[in-house]
Order: sequence, then C-alpha cells, then structure tokens
Amino acid sequence: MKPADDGPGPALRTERFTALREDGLADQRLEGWFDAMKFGFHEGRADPADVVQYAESYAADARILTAVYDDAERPGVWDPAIPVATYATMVNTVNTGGTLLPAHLVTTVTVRPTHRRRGLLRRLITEDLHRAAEDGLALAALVASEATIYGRFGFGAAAFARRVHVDVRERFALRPQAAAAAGTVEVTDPEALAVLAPEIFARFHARTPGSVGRQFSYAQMVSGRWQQHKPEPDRTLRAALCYGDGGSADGYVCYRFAGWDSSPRTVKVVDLVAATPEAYLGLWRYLGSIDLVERIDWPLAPVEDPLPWALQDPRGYEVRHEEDALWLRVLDPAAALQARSYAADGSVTLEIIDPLGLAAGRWRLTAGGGSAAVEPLAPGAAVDLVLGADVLGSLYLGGTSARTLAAAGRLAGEPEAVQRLDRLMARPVRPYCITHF
Ligand SMILES: CC(=O)SCCNC(=O)CCNC(=O)[C@H](O)C(C)(C)COP(=O)(O)OP(=O)(O)OC[C@H]1O[C@@H](n2cnc3c(N)ncnc32)[C@H](O)[C@@H]1OP(=O)(O)O
Repeated sequence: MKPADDGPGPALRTERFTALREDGLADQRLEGWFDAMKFGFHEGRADPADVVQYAESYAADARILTAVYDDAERPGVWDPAIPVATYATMVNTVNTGGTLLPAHLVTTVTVRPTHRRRGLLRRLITEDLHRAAEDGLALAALVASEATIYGRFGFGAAAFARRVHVDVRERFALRPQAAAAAGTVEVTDPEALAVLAPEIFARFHARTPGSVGRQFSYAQMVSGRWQQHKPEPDRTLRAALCYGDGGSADGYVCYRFAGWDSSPRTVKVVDLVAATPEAYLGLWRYLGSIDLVERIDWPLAPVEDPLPWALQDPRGYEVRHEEDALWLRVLDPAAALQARSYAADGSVTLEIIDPLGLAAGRWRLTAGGGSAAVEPLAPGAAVDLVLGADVLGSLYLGGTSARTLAAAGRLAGEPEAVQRLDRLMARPVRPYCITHF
C-alpha cells in the first residue's frame, strides 16, 4: 500500500501496509513498526531475527498495519524508519449472543511520548473507523490499556472479567455433586495444544456471548512454542486437558509456577478454556490438586463464575478485582442490533449521539420471536431514549443494564422506556471475553 496521506504536522507521513509483501517476504517496514510498538508498551527492543515469524503470524491474521513517520531531520534522532505512532487492525468474530459477527478489531495503538496529545490517535482512529464502516463492518472492538481513552471515540466497556485467587491448600474441595460432574483430566505436553487449543476454543467461542475469535499467536503461546514477547520455546509452561464422557478433549489449562519464592506459593494460569461446564469443573479439580502450591492466580475468571458455588468452602475463592475485558463500538446500529438475539417482544425508539457520525441518528428497534428489526426514523422524530454511541456499546452484549446506565446519567428517558429496553436486551448470562488482542 502507498503512503495514505500526510499527518497533522508538516513532516509526518502515514503508511498502511501488510506484514508480508506480495512476494512472500516480510515488509521492510515491519521491523521498525515492531520497535515502535514495543517502545510504546515498554518492552525490550525487537530482535530482527523474530520479524519473519511475526510477519507470518500477522499475515495469518490478515492484519493491516499503520505507521506514522516523522521525517524531520535532526542529528542523532532515533532511526526515522521507526514510526512515531503504530496502529493495527484485523477482522475476527464476536459472539453477539445471536451470531458470530465479523468485527473490526483495533490493536497495538502507540504514540511516542514526544508526539502525544497532538491528535495523532484521534486522526488514525477516526479515519480507520470510517473505513471499517465503509467496508460493511457493523462492530469495532478493542482491549483498552486505560479506561479513559476510547469512550470519546464511541467505544463502551462491554464485557468484564475478574482476577481471582483461589486457595488450594487443604480447604480446596469440590462439593460432591460438582466432583461427580467434573470431567477427567490428564497432563499433556503443551505442544498438543497447538492443534487442540484452537478446536476447544472454537467450541467455547460458539457458546459464549462476548467471546472474540483468537489471533494466530494464541495457539503458539498456549502450546509453549512461543513466549509472550518472543517467538522462542517457553519451557516453563505446563498444561492439562480435560476429557468428556465420550473421550473428547473438552477443555485445557496451561499455567506456570510462579517460583519457590512466591508467597503463598502460586501457580499462574496462562489460559483456561472449557467448552463444557464439566470440563471447567474438571480443570479446577486438577488445579486444586497440584501439590506444593497454595494459590491459583487467574486474571480472566468470569464475572458469574460457577466455581465458588461448586466449592465446599467458597471463601477460599477471592475476587481481587474486576475489570473491563472488551470494549465495543457500534459502526452500523441497524446491522449490529439485528445481529443479536432478544429476550422479549416489544419496541423502543432510540436517538444515538455519535460525535464521529457513524451511528448517529434515530432508530426504532422492534423485537419479536427472539430477533429484531431496526429501522431509521426521521431526524426530528420523537424518541423514548437518548444515549451516546459508547453507551450503546456497553448495552450491546447485555453486560450492563440500561437501568444502571440511566442511574449513572448516561442514558436519558422515562423509567418505563428504560425498563422496556432492559426487557428486550436482557441476557441470561453476562458476556465473557478471554481473548486479549
Ligand atoms: C487498543 C489498544 O491498543 S490500547 C493501547 C493504547 N496505547 C497505550 O496505552 C500506549 C501508551 N499511550 C500512547 O501511546 C498514547 O498516549 C495514546 C495512543 C493512548 C494516545 O495517543 P495521542 O496521539 O496522544 O492521543 P490524541 O492526541 O489523539 O488524543 C485524543 C484525545 O484522547 C485523549 N487522550 C489520549 N490519551 C489519553 C489517556 N491515556 N487518558 C485520557 N485521555 C487520553 C486526549 O486528551 C484527546 O482528548 P480530546 O481530543 O477529547 O481533547
């Protein structure tokens, strides 16, 4: 791809490219792009030897990379081939609780400290979201480094997860009914997960509203082929598989010991994916049976976790904190709202305020028989509720209720209309996302 356009400063130049060129070789801009991205996230410098593997992984994801270069000439300045801003996107599916909807995933956004707060991110994301909408994508998604950045661009926190510490000393035991239901676990060579993890995840993804499809590197990391920040084998990783009655692999966990100096002695879960409730219980029974360990630390437990209800002593399950795991941005309200399911029949009219213009307008949502039709209304039409695009993102998966958002002053309308919207959008389970992208 050719340079897209000039940046806001006179010497800024923006380029979009893919990781692999048409001839199959890594794009020569990728190494600098990695260096900039790693600088932005406070990681060590990129090793040029790694770039080929990352290029193949990014190509498998069909990522589009954006780089902003500062061409101003100053003696001794860091290599001008290293961009001052990075940005990347790829398409993967979000389980909307109705379908697996292709969504525009935004990732690896960095702006160099010397160039921050000049509107670089604003320009990149505004142009990019318009392009994604023109490409016909109804939803954009990201995982946010800070909760204060993306609301202004129409993203709302849509799914949450908990960091939990589970005490696995003698007090850890499943209740008899849970123990009877739990699947059988066997230790595995993590390498087996290179093939099995994507299969198990696909089943989890299909049954879990809020889940986002995973990028190529996940299978590399959970199988120990790659370390988190380097495409080299990770020999500290351990793994176990859980089997269903018919012998199918229904869940896996990979984890590492935090070291003999950890106090209490801790195992950190790297990834835990269960395609069935029985596999979830089986994996936890296994984690609770690892000797010489006192605590399991897992940062991505579901908000509605069956585990404490399955434990003899639920006070051994400690919630350390709860945090947004997924942010959503509706690009096309009609397409997005028609792509989810509805709990009740009825109708509500909405005005969506969107400074970026993408979702702005007035809409009637009419739900019936589990699905909905969404039609645009005339600009001056009376509406029941007024909300921002970011609020729509938070409501979309049912992770937060309209009642809560109205109480926070984020949604305006009569209480009866707020209740009506909640009745339509209600979900039996909270959305859950264990994909970090
Ligand atoms: C999906 C992801 O990749 S999440 C990772 C995001 N990246 C990081 O956290 C890495 C470290 N931070 C950075 O690289 C940069 O500070 C960025 C990317 C967060 C922001 O880039 P900038 O170019 O400085 O943002 P820009 O100048 O376009 O600011 C746009 C608006 O966002 C606001 N803003 C930007 N960053 C922040 C922040 N961290 N907290 C609060 N507000 C912010 C600005 O004040 C501005 O507000 P306004 O236009 O409404 O007045």
